[in-house]
Amino acid sequence: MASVRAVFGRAVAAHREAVAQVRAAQRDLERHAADTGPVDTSAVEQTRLGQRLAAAARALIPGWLGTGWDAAVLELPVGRDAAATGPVYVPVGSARAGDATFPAVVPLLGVGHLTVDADARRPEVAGLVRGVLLRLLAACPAGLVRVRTVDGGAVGATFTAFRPLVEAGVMPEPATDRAGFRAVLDEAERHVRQVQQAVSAGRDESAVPYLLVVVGSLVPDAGPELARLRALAHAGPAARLHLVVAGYPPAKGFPDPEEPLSHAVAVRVGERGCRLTDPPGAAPYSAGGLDVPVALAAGPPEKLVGAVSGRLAGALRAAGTMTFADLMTDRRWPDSSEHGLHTVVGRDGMAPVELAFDDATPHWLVGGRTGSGKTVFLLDVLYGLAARYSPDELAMYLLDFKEGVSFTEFTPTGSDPSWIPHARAVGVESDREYGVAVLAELAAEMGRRSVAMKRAGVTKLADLRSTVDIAMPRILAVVDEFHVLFAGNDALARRAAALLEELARKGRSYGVHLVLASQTTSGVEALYTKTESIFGQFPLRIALAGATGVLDPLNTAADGLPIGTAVVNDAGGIPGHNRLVRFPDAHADSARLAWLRHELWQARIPGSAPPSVFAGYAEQSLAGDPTYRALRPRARRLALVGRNVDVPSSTASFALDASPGRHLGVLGPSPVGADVLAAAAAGLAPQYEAGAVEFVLAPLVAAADAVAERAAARIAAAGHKVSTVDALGLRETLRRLADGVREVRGTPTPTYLVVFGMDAAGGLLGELDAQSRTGIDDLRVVLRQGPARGVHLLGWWRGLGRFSEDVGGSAGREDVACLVALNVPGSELGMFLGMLDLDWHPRPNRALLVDRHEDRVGLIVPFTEPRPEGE
Ligand SMILES: Nc1ncnc2c1ncn2[C@@H]1O[C@H](COP(=O)(O)OP(=O)(O)OP(=O)(O)O)[C@@H](O)[C@H]1O
Repeated sequence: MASVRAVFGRAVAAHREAVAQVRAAQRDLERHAADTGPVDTSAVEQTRLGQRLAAAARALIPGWLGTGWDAAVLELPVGRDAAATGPVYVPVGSARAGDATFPAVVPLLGVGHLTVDADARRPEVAGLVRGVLLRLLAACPAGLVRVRTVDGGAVGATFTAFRPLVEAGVMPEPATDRAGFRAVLDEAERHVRQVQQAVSAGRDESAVPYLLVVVGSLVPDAGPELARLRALAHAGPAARLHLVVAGYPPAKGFPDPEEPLSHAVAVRVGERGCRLTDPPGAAPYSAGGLDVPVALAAGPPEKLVGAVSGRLAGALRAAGTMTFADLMTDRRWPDSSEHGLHTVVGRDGMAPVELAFDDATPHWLVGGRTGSGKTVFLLDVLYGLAARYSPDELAMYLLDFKEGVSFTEFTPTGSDPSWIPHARAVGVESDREYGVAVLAELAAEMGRRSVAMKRAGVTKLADLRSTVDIAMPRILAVVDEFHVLFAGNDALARRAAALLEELARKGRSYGVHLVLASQTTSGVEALYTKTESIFGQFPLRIALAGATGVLDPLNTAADGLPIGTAVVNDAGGIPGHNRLVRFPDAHADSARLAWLRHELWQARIPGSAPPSVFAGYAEQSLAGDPTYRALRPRARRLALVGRNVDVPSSTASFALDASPGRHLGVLGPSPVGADVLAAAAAGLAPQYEAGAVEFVLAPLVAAADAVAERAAARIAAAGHKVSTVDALGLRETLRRLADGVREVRGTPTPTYLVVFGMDAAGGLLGELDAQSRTGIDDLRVVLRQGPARGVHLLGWWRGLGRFSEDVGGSAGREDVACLVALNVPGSELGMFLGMLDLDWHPRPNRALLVDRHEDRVGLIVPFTEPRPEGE
């Protein structure tokens, strides 16, 4: 195309020469006014010059750019006559030199704008506008130009023939009123900013499609908008924005009507032909515009425009079928996240749509009914980002609250050891508590970042990263079905709302970005009602099929959306700011997905850890616990009871030290109680040197027999003495231990008394013995004095009432300070513990851990034992 520019330059020079010659000829004519003889020489020369101009101009407008409007035009191939780097010229009419006619061409894409001082209500101007638009659409490769049209004076009629392109989603309906015009200007301004940012970040701006705004006629009352139009004209060519404005300057009733648009060739329509001002740049037509009148070119017949638009729409639809590969980059991890995160999410018409997490759109809100492709859209975004930014630039926290497998592919699985190295924590079928733990972790990270920023004297991540050599990735937290966080309207919901609010408000500065997704209106409404003040922090709205509540109630753009499409709105969902985006089905290309995941995994920093994974449905066992597997003899012994519902899924344990009351009580009728107790006992065994501790197991209920037997075997394998007793044996053991701790009969060996179904011995322990002591008396001695002598009780009570009686009611509740509550109603437990605000709703595979001494209450996944077949 550079050679075309050179050709144009030569053509202009030739034109100037022609004009000079015409003037010289005119002077000759005047000087020899009396001479009636013909001036053949100059006429021939003019014709020759005209012919040269015609040849030069035609070279600038190959194929569709210069074609006539006969039926043969339909045979021309589309998308071949213009390049992404410009310049692209279009003819506006023809001029004469001598007997020759030559096209008057103006540079548009890559160079400047075009204005016509009459609007498209005049048929010849409408023809010009339609012709220019059709030429550019047909000449440019698919996706190179995005078009927005305005036609206030003719209610869009100027562009009616382009209807097939509107229906194909390639260009929206023309804006016909002031609000619509403003929305077009908003979009153009965003486009300019986006390109300016790309340029300042050193990215190749020619990858961004041109935005072409074509105004057939201005909207009435567009006074203040004209100043914006002029500013856009000024900034446009450097930012791939070009304007074709008919009816500019407006005749009257507008402020500063005469001020021309910068970088524009202005066409002045007159009685005897039109006049053109000089094009922008270094090659003017002459000293003051094109010196010869131009006859405006006839426009393409409406039928032809319709036929070509239909053909273009069909081709664009076919070529526009996106695959996952279209979202990827040629190279792995090319980008820096210093100023934000960008990724291509799909296409608007043929143009790739890039969305960002940056100062303008720090957080996104995504909605769509179930099955709308929400998961697929999120995967497109996450993989797109993971391919562009290294784990040093981007960290991901992925939370899903629904049943399903949305984010499992980011984690290692039994069949595939790879993971996405950006993923730090992944929650699948998460509990609300896990969600809150992740949000709290992110809030804590913001706190750490704020300290670093204060120290460096800056207020934004970008400034910190540009001043200090520090690895501080942007963090993206995706919360799918986030409304679950608010279910319950309880303390947890309030905490979730407060954390989300904090993250949304401050995240922009600290490089923490949120994507909240929901399939229900109520989900989105919950965010309004819970945290109304943060909604403004989510300017970017993405509405998929069936989305409600994501866009403004007056914005119906997402009604009837097909699967695979989304309305993207970066103005908080208000009408007039929509972009229709088609996104690919990541799952349809599972081989490429798997390949990408492996490639990213291979490229991870050696030794980097896989994400911590919380799978809500997964059971946890002692044997699979990393803390248990690493246990060695140690002084500070821990009873391991499960995994905390926290970000690292840490091991849930109690320190069994020498303080009174350091005993474990497992409460509730669930047979999981036996498992928890067995795990606690077996987990203590490796913490002692072989033979240094004794275990007495009392399986008093049938449900515990097999479990106790396996625990005994594990303890014995660790080299410790282990015995199994019945209820009578338990009574005897309690007497022995009570005597021992009272030093009635010497110091006892450290002993764990493990009672499965303590309540089953209730009657027996209540009986008086020969020394007028009951088993309960001995039990209480052991509870209070045992720990100092290395004696601890691990007990499972199936009923809270019996437990309460055994420890002596609320007076003795500190005597068994370590509790694991299973299916015990929260209200009863709260009453017993004197914690009236206790929030516990029993559910399968969960337990509540309470440490009275450490003031610790938390949700855990209790250890269960995989049951051998048939048990
Ligand atoms: N861009 C697309 N093109 C074609 N099919 C798609 C596209 N996106 C999603 N689908 C298909 O739509 C179906 C639903 O997708 P997806 O699982 O992402 O929906 P969802 O909204 O997350 O649903 P749910 O909330 O029930 O999990 C899938 O079968 C998927 O293959």
